[in-house]
Amino acid sequence: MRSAVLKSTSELLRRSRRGYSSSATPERKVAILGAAGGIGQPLALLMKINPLVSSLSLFDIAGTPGVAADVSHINSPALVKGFMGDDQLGEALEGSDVVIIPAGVPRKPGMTRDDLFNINAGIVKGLCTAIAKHCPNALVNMISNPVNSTVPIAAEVFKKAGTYDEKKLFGVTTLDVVRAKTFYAGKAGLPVSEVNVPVVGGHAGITILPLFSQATPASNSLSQEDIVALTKRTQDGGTEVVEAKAGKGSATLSMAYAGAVFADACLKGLNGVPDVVECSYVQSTVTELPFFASKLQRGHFNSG
Ligand SMILES: NC(=O)C1=CN([C@@H]2O[C@H](COP(=O)(O)OP(=O)(O)OC[C@H]3O[C@@H](n4cnc5c(N)ncnc54)[C@H](O)[C@@H]3O)[C@@H](O)[C@H]2O)C=CC1
Ligand SMILES: O=C([O-])CC(=O)C(=O)O
Repeated sequence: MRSAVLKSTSELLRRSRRGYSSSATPERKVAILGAAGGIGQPLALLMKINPLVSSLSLFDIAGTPGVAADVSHINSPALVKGFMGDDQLGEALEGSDVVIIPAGVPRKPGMTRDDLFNINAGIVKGLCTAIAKHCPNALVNMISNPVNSTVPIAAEVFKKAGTYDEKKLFGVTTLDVVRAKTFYAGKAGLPVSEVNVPVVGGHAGITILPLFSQATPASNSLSQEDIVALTKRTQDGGTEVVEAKAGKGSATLSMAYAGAVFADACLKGLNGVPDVVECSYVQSTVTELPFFASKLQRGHFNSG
C-alpha cells in the first residue's frame, strides 16, 4: 500500500515537473483562428486532448458552432467555445496565451506558396490587428502561407500597434521537421520515434534546409545521393501532398499534428518546463536575413 502511494506520488511529481499535473498546471487559453478549415478541425481535436489546455477558443468566419459542439463532447478538461464572424473575434481572443493561425487559402496543383500571398496577407493582417488589441501578450503560431511572408507581415502589424515582441511570434515550420524525421528514419532504417533532424531556413522549396548532417542518431548507411534525395523530398513535401490531393487542398492532417506539437512546446515553455527545443521561423540574427528558422530553446519558449 505504502509503496503504491509513494509510486503514485512520484508519478504525480514527475508529471508535474513535465507540466502535466492538473493541480500544478496554470490555466492556459489557446485560440485557433481558421478553426473550421482543413487544418483547423483536426488541430482543434488535438488541442482539446492536450492536458495543458484549459480553455479552447475556436474562431472562423463560418462553421465554428458545429466544430465547437463536436469537439466539446470529448471528455478532456479543456472548455471549448466557438466564435464566428468579425464581431466575435475580440471575445475569441481575449485572455489567450497562445494563438494558432491556420486561416487562409491553401495551394492547388501548379501554385507556389507565394501565389497565396495576396489573399492570405490581408487575412493575417486583419487577425494580427485584433491580436494586438485583445491579447497582445499571446504567443502567436503562424501557419498560414506563405510563412516566409506572413510572419514579417505579422511583425509589422504588431510593431505598428506597439505590441511587437520578437520572442512571441513564430512561423510554424514543424511540418518540415516532422517530414525530415519520417523520411530520414525510413531511409536509414532507424526507429522514427528516436530520430531528430533540425530544419533551418524558411518554409518554401529550397529555403527549407534539413540538416541531415546533424541528424540523431547519426547514420553511416546513407550515401551522398541519399542525402540529396532526402533533402529534395523534404523541400518538396508540401507539393507532394498538394499533387496527391489533386485540387482538394494541401497538407491538413500532418500539419495539424505538427501544429499541435509546436503549440505544446509553447505551452510547456510558458509553464516553465525546461529544455523545450523546437525549430521555428522567427526574427533572427543567425544569418544576415531578418527572419530565419533555427533551433529555439530557452528565452523563446520561456519568455511568457
Ligand atoms: N506552415 C505550414 O507548414 C503549412 C501551412 N499551410 C497553410 O495553412 C493555411 C490553411 O490551410 P487549410 O486549413 O488547408 O485551408 P482551408 O481552406 O481548409 O481552411 C482555412 C480556413 O480559414 C478560414 N478563414 C478564411 N479567412 C479567415 C479569417 N479572416 N478569419 C478566420 N478564418 C478565416 C476559412 O473559413 C477556412 O475555414 C493555408 O494558407 C495553407 O497554405 C498548410 C500546410 C502546412
Ligand atoms: O505546401 C503547401 O502549400 C502547404 C505547406 O506549406 C506544406 O505542406 O508544407
